[in-house]
Order: sequence, then C-alpha cells, then structure tokens
Amino acid sequence: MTSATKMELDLISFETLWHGTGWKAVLWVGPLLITAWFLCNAIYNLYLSPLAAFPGPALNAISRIPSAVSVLRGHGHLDVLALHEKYGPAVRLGPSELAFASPQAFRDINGHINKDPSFARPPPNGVPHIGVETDPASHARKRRLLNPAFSKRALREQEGLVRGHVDLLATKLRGRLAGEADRVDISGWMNYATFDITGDLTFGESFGCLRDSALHPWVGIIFETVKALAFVGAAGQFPALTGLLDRLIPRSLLQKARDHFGLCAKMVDRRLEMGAERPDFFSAMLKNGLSEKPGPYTAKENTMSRAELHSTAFAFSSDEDITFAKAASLRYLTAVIQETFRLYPPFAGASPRLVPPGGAAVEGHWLPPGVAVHHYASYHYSGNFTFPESFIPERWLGSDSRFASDKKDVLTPFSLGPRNCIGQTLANAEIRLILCKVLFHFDVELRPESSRWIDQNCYVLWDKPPLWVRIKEREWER
Ligand code: HEM
Repeated sequence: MTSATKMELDLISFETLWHGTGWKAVLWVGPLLITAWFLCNAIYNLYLSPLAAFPGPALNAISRIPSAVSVLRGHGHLDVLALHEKYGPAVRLGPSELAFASPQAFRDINGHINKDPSFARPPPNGVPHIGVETDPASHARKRRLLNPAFSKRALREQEGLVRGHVDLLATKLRGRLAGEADRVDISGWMNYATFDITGDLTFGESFGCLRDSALHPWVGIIFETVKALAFVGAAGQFPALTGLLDRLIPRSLLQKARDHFGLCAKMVDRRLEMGAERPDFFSAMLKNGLSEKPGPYTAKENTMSRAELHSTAFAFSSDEDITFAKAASLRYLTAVIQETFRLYPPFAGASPRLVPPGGAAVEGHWLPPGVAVHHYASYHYSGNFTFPESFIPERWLGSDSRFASDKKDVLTPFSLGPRNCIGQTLANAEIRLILCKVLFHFDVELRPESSRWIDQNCYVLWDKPPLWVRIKEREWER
C-alpha cells in the first residue's frame, strides 16, 4: 500500500469514526472523565486524605466552595463558629483546610507557621508590605526596619500628637451637647479620631475628619479597599480559575483599591519632603535614610525604598481600628477592653497558614496542608467560654468562680509570634486614652435602634453601620 493510500484510509476511518459513533463517544467521554475526576477527588478527600479523620460537613471536605461563599456573604465568622459548636475545636473547612479553636492551636499555628501565600496578594505596585510578605527573611527585614516606629520610646514621643486629636474629639462631642446629643453616631466619631491620628502619624497630615465633623472621602475608599481584599482572597483559593474569578470582582472595587494606593503614594512622597524631625512613623523608619534603588532587597539591607514606603503606608491606612492611649493600669478598664476584644475582635477572621512541606505539629496532630485559627469563632465558642454571648468583664478579673474554666489564653486579638501586630502597644494606648477621655466627660447610653448593632457582616474587617448613642455631660461636670 502506498503512503498516499494509507493516509486516505486513515482519513476515511477518522471520518467514519467521527460521523459514525465517534462524536457521540467524545460527547460522552468528556463529561464521564470529569465526573470520574470529581468522584475520585471526593472519595480521596472523604476517606483517604490525611485530613479525613477530622470532623466537618461532607461538602466542605470535598470542595472549597462552601467556605468561599461564606466569606463572600460576610458570614465567615458565624459559619465557622457554628461548625465549632457542632463538630468541636478542630474542624474541617475545606479539602485541605482545618480550623482550630484552642489556645494551644493559636500558639502552634499563628506562633510558628508561615502565612498562606494564596491569601496574601501584594498591593498594586507589586511590592509586598509587611502584612503580606511571605518570605520569612524579607519579612524579618521589614519588621526590623519598622520596629523603631512602634517602640516604647516612639510611643512616648507620639503621645503629644495623639492627645491633641483625642482632646479635639472631646471638644467636638461637647459641641454636640448643645443640640444633637440625643442621637450621636459614636462609631463615626471613633473613625474620625482614629483616622486623623493615623493620617498624622503616617503621612504627617491629619485627614481633618474631626475638624470637619465628617469622614474624609478617602476613608470611604479605604473601607471599600478592605472589602475588595475579601473578594481577592476568595478568588485566590481557586488557582485554576483565579484569572476568571478576578474578572468577576466588581471593577469599581478594584479601581478604588488602585485609587487608594495612588493617593497613599502621593501622600508618602509629600511626607518624605518634610524630613525626619516629626515624632511619627516615618521619622523612625527613615532613621537610616531613604533608598531610591529598585528592589529586590537583601535581608540585610538597612534602608527602606520609596516603593516599600508606599506599600507600608497602604498597610497602615487599611487598619481602621487603630487606637491609642495613656491610662495603662486601670484593672476594670482592662477587663472591659478584653471582653470587648472577645465579643467583637477587630480582626474577626483568620490569617490562613500554610504548613511547610515536611508537615507541622498542631495540638499534637501532625498535619500536612492549610490550617487557621479564627478569632471570632474561637472567642465565641462555648468550649472556650462560659456564657460566650454575654458581655461580662468580670470574667477577666479572676474573682468569679463561674468563669474559672474559661480558656482565657485563647484571646489573642493582636495575634502572636513573629507575625503578631506591630502596632499593638500604640493601639492599646490609643484605646485607653479615648475611652478614659470620653467616659470622663460624658455619660454614653445606647439608643434602642442600635441594640443589635453587633450583628454585622464581616469582610476582613467589620461592615459597621452607625452606632447611635445618647450623650450627656457627666454629673460632676454639670
Ligand atoms: C485594635 C487595634 C488593632 C488590632 C486588633 C490589630 C490586630 C492585628 C492582627 C490580628 C494582626 C495579625 C494579622 C495576620 O496574622 O495576618 C495584625 C498585624 C499587623 N498590624 Fe495590627 N491591629 C491593630 C492596630 C494596629 C495599628 C495601630 C497598627 C499600626 C499603625 C497596626 C499595624 C499592623 C501591622 C503592620 C501588621 C502586620 C505585622 C506583620 O505581619 O509582621 N495594627 N494586627
């Protein structure tokens, strides 16, 4: 047979196959293969995976979708809590994801295991800021360069600047007493104060929220940007579909994130022109000067680059719960703050960790893949706290036997280990100063329309509605 004849025969047999039963076979084989793949995957995840021994809903064991949907609906904190209540302190959230709720798990996971890079995307300039840096050596360098801005000494120097804003807050609230004291959105006023302080410490200029008694438009962009992070994090969980899912994230949200970054960068450049004299974050970070050299930087490099400062400012200004203070030794005040952090942790979700290739020990289990501890769910879990939904500061004072078995060391609202909150001393100081100042001058009473204020959605940060209160001058001031 000549080669031409053989080729003709091949074509004929292909055509016969295609026009005969072949195309039908292809139509069947494709879906069959996909179904078989899903089935094998499901069987593996349900019965053979090293995580099969952990309890949880079957749907979560075979797919990441339930977890991602829960985050996108803003219910992640409640859904994980419900799973802990049903299945216990260690629960399976996804095919390769576990959630733990015990104090030991917080130490093992947040204390020792690195962040999961799929949840940590860099800002628009592509330079990871400290919060999303997953290379341990680069993270250690950034931490070393930022530490002086958050030292006790820096805090002492920053105090005057902060107190100026807190005094202005008290003056402005006093101004309401004349007419609008009956209905004040105290959550808004806390935002005005904390954003003005952050702006001043980061960019060398306040946002003027307290001065204007209004949220600067930029602050709205920050809230939207944080929301975008929840969407981007969820899209990152489906690597094969990330490009497609990224396209489904509302364009306006992504544009807001880019606008926010652009404004941050401009304000950083303006701040850099002021030099290193003011007692703020930048003076501390510019201790060794400014490098204009493009990265990457070695772990030993002691100078920050302009691009790194742009990213760092972006990280700071995303933290809407920033707060300060002075009154450090009031025991009951501390108990009130701890109980508030327990019921309403500013960082409610989890910072997922990726177990290194050799595995890692968590609460005595030797684990392969993704693990996380969820703040809200662990702090509300009845296995950790008695009357978990009630606000009882006395549980932290050690004098009430009803709470003797509370697992109090699970409360780590600033996280722990090498990735804990670098700003926690500043935040604690700020919280105390604001609380003391406001409560010293005013009686604050919750208005009935805000009685369910705490029932909020959470997209990385809480989606807070106004918190309506009535304020009155304190009796001793009248
Ligand atoms: C009530 C106030 C605050 C709370 C509850 C809080 C909570 C946290 C938590 C839980 C983390 C760890 C996040 C993770 O593991 O992914 C964190 C990290 C961080 N926080 Fe805060 N924070 C607060 C205020 C602040 C302030 C005032 C600043 C500074 C201006 C700040 C700057 C940072 C930075 C830069 C990181 C990343 C640290 C690293 O990765 O090494 N935070 N914070």
